[in-house]
Amino acid sequence: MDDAFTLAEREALYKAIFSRRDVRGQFTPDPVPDDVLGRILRAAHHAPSVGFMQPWNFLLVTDPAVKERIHADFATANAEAADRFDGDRRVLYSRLKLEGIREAPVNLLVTCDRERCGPVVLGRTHMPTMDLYSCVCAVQNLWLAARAEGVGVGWVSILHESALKAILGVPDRIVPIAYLCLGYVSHFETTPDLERQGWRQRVALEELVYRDRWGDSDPVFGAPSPD
Ligand SMILES: Cc1cc2c(cc1C)N(C[C@H](O)[C@H](O)[C@H](O)COP(=O)(O)O)c1[nH]c(=O)[nH]c(=O)c1N2
Repeated sequence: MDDAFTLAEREALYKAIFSRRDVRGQFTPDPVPDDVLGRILRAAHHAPSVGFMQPWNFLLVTDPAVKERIHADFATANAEAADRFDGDRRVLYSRLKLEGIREAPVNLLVTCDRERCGPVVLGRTHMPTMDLYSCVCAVQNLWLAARAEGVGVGWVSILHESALKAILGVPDRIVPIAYLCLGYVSHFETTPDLERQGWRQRVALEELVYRDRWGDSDPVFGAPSPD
């Protein structure tokens, strides 16, 4: 096979996957050059999409005044979110840094135009949410390409969708998918922030893999851990 990955290429791909992090706190102010941003957006644009719909748009946000307004909505939403947790969880939640909106030199809203290809779309006839999931694939491509470029990405979803749309002038029919903070970083952590801060651990893969019937553990990947 001529187009097989070399070992080094395979390792590079897995390195991007396993060392990608959600970045909130270690952005540097260094600008992200347009050519770098262009490569990252191009990677996003080459994501798979239902019926090749390519339902995404990419709205770059760099004006500090606009970021400030988004951050103000985050602060309101985050206070509401904290109220949903009780006791120790609430205390821990309130200590977490969950966004880097103002520090990240570039913010980016990835959106979904649900009407881009008219009412009937190949592959979406029976599962209408597939256009939304396609946009999430674009986000993941972007996230991995950014990691390879040394650019950190943080996803902020503690926002009111209506405020986001009003601040950024997003038309009614367009759905916000991901509000992302991008920038160079001082370092990438080796484990998720939420894991290090004691919020939640990574689940063992064998608990998640079934074969043939929901809940039936897989003889290979679902074998119980030796301990
Ligand atoms: C759809 C969605 C939405 C959010 C996130 C992710 C995704 C996929 N994550 C990041 C999330 O906390 C993080 O991915 C996990 O904790 C795992 O960490 P790593 O991404 O592996 O570093 C996230 N993080 C954060 O600090 N504030 C947020 O609002 C969100 N929202």
